[in-house]
Amino acid sequence: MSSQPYTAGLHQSSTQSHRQAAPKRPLPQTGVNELAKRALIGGTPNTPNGGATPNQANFEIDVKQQLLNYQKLFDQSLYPYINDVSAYEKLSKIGQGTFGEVFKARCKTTGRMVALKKILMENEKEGFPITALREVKMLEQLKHQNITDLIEVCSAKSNSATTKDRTTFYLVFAFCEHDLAGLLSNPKVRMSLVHIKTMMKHLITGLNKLHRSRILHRDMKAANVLISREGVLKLADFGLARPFVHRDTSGAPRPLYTNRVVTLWYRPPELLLGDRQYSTKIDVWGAGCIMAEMWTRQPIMQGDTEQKQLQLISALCGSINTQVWPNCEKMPLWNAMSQEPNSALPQGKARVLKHKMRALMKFDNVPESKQATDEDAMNLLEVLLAIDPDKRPSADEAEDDNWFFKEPTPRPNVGDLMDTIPTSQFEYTVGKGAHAGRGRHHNQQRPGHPAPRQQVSNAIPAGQYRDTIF
Ligand SMILES: Nc1ncnc2c1ncn2[C@@H]1O[C@H](COP(=O)(O)OP(=O)(O)OP(=O)(O)O)[C@@H](O)[C@H]1O
Repeated sequence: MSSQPYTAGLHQSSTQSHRQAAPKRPLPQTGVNELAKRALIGGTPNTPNGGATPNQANFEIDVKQQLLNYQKLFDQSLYPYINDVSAYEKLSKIGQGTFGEVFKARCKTTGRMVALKKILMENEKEGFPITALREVKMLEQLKHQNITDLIEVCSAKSNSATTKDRTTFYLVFAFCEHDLAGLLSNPKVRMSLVHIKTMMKHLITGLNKLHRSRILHRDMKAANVLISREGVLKLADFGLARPFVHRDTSGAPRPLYTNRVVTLWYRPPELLLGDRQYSTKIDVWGAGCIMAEMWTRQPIMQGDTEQKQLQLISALCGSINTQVWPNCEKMPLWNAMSQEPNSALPQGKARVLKHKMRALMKFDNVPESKQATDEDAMNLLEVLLAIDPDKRPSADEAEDDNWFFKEPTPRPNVGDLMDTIPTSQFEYTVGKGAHAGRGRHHNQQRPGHPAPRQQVSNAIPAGQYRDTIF
């Protein structure tokens, strides 16, 4: 593989005009009016002490009192500008995320199907959780057809004895019938090359929008990719997302980010080596893992510890060393990882990604004997999964890759594929863990949330991983 930054797959006459411009949409009818948003998102509590600088000695008591007042205010409020969740009829529970329940529901007035994501009020005294605020604020900026559509935030008063008069909040999303991990694990779902290319185009376009908006997703995986009934792919789950500072904005020191992000199987080498100044390229690695999974139909590298994950990466993508990644030795965990008795960084491993994928990434719609490998697809995958983050294309570059301009070209949607799947994936997988468990290795920590138990051990529950490269 070339040691140059990514350019190879760039479409020769690559210009903006080649791209399908994202359709200009009128501002959505969110139902959350500006005042309510300010009350919920930008507002400060109107406490008796509001604005006063607390005396140093009483600072803590003051803060506690203010938080209690804030909570009281929250609990007493009726949120006149925020719809009550009773505007929706709950139909079924479709997800038990690590961070709250998700329900399928129908809008009582419009009949529109939605997903209601209950916001876990982990520390109720602090009111609306900061992580949820962050998610709402980012999703407001990210109106795009390939990103999950936040319709509004709803509230509900609790009636249970223990939580009486507590307000619960829900994020209301446009409902998507399927998630990619579910589709890939269903052998009845037959995807052609054009389906895969169309979905990858949507995924990269959504990621490009995200990165142009200066947001890192930080949890790219097939389970967080939703597909609507109309066959349009949407990036979802912004619970771990965060805004980022561009590297070259000023001479200011680059901020340090949380390292423990991205589900282990989709985690790139720089994160596994402890990098805290990572870039958008962490999401690009995830896009590469998802692209390969379109053909392998299961996550391509299923390690159960960081060390094992690094070993699996080396076995598939070749040894990690300064020849392929000049700065790798400067990574915080380089020494620790290479000094492991059974080294997490084995040397002398050849890159076999193309070799492994060659037999799978074939053109279709021709007799089997005449099927050739789609070299352009392989070339794109090869760079998305470059060991050196600087050699991975940006989402913008990847969107202009040759592959997307060669026959069969991507279509506006994969509606025809959706027509072959009669019921919503969620309806037969919820509760069984197929949709909820696959690839969902949450050993990352959400900012502001205490680490759930499995995050500490790094263990994937028995039976959920195979120690394999696809
Ligand atoms: N728009 C949607 N349409 C249909 N289902 C959805 C939608 N959004 C979320 N879900 C379902 O709810 C699940 C959890 O949602 P989400 O991933 O946003 O929350 P989370 O708490 O971060 O969950 P997880 O721990 O599974 O990542 C999803 O995996 C999916 O099954």
